[in-house]
Amino acid sequence: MLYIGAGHGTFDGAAPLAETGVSVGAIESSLIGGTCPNRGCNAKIALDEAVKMTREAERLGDVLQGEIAIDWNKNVAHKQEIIDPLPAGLTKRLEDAGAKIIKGHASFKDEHTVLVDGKTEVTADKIVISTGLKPHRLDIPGTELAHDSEDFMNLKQLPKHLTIIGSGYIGMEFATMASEAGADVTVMLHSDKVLRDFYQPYVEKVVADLKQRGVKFIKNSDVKSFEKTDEGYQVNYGASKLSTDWILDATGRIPNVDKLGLENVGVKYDASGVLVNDHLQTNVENIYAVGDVISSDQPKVTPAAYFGSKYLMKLFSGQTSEPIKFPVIPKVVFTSPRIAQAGVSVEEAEKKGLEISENDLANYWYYIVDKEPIAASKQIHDKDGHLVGVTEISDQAEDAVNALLPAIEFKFDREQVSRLVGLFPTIGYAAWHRA
Ligand SMILES: Cc1cc2nc3c(=O)[nH]c(=O)nc-3n(C[C@H](O)[C@H](O)[C@H](O)COP(=O)(O)OP(=O)(O)OC[C@H]3O[C@@H](n4cnc5c(N)ncnc54)[C@H](O)[C@@H]3O)c2cc1C
Ligand SMILES: NC(=O)c1ccc[n+]([C@@H]2O[C@H](COP(=O)([O-])OP(=O)(O)OC[C@H]3O[C@@H](n4cnc5c(N)ncnc54)[C@H](O)[C@@H]3O)[C@@H](O)[C@H]2O)c1
Repeated sequence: MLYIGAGHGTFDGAAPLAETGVSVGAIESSLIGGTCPNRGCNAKIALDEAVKMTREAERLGDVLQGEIAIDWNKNVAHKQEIIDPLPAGLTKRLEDAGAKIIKGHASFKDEHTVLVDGKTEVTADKIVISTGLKPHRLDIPGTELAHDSEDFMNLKQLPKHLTIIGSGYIGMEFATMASEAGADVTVMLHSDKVLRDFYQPYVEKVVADLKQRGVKFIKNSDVKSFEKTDEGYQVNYGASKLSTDWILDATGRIPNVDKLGLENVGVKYDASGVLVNDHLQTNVENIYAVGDVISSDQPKVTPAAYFGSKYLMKLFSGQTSEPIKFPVIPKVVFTSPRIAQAGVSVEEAEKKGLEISENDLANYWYYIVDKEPIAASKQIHDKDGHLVGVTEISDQAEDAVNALLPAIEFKFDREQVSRLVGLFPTIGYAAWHRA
């Protein structure tokens, strides 16, 4: 079994697969572990820790004495200390399991042969495309003057003024971090919607809070070009211009399918990724695809890559021949407060006429402990009383939604939920209490 790429789509399943005795190889052109540990989730959450602390300190007011502020340079050093050991740890995990790691860029020569760096041939019965996404770059004059999320997380010095193009996950998480660390931030929207995949009344609360903290939002910005100036940079948009010190292009991520030689084997793909069937198999029988690179209606997040990788492990080791059935894949945007969601969304529930219960959590005693001003959730039940969805906005929304996942995935009814009594006092208890 040969995997191309060594991110979550690969290592979560490849290591246990190798342990079953199957011969496993993985070709990786960059850091083992891929995006999530090295330049995505783990890196971002390490930087965010200080943001979470300053926000909590702000809320607790004079309970805490002394000024608390983020030292950006030290925060980046902290992040680096956390993530530096990850590639070696994951390499060891794969190699200890018996997998072989090959460093280099892979491209298909034929259905069973991959060329590493255009030279060395590696052959395999089955090949898995697990190459993830790469940053989309605006096709406008001066695009090379903008940076991506990885560049931002490696900045030794925080720019005085930061312009972020795009208001999706990266745009909003990075606007939160940069603003809290002291940068003057402008977010330029493509349309008039921020975080279009999340419940808009909650998104509006996050935006209102950021605005109050000085973050500027420019709707329907129609960004036309970037220019270098004597003082820094200029963003030309609509009929206006904006001076800035640094530009983050956060306009999305696109499938890593170019320079992969897919044309040599005829694997089909579209703008959102490699086309696969319900066994994660491409149109070429022995070639599979997994993780962010697949065209799928699942969110392009680590839990989906992890589950796909585990599924392929079971398929390739003969533990299943069933089609993949994704569980409820939760999603969260790590703004402050966060918005987390799992199962049926509020919008879907409204359309289907399901029961939606609303909780004003800012008045719930556990959220009062750390004085959260913005905290609310909506829980959705089907007509038989099963919890089928939850959306929460709060500083602990990810933990509240995680706590409720089993009920949503396994369709617990109210009687079953009533038997789940969590540790007290915790956010999990608070979430179950209302389920
Ligand atoms: C800034 C940022 C923050 C994120 N935060 C979160 C978060 O908080 N929570 C969450 O769930 N998700 C988050 N994500 C998404 C998450 O990182 C991805 O869903 C996850 O990494 C997908 O794993 P993957 O294995 O499919 O792809 P990747 O991790 O991208 O791995 C693909 C690998 O393939 C390699 N590769 C590509 N082409 C070739 C080739 N031709 N030859 C050899 N190797 C190749 C790449 O170098 C890469 O290492 C974040 C993403 C970003 C960018
Ligand atoms: N917490 C998380 O799970 C997390 C965090 C970060 C990233 N990610 C993943 O990383 C990927 C990329 O994130 P992202 O934020 O770059 O993508 P995204 O798709 O979430 O957001 C892209 C944004 O760019 C905007 N845009 C597109 N073209 C534009 C233009 N010409 N001008 C202005 N705005 C424009 C879009 O309207 C959208 O708001 C996603 O797949 C996401 O799942 C996940």
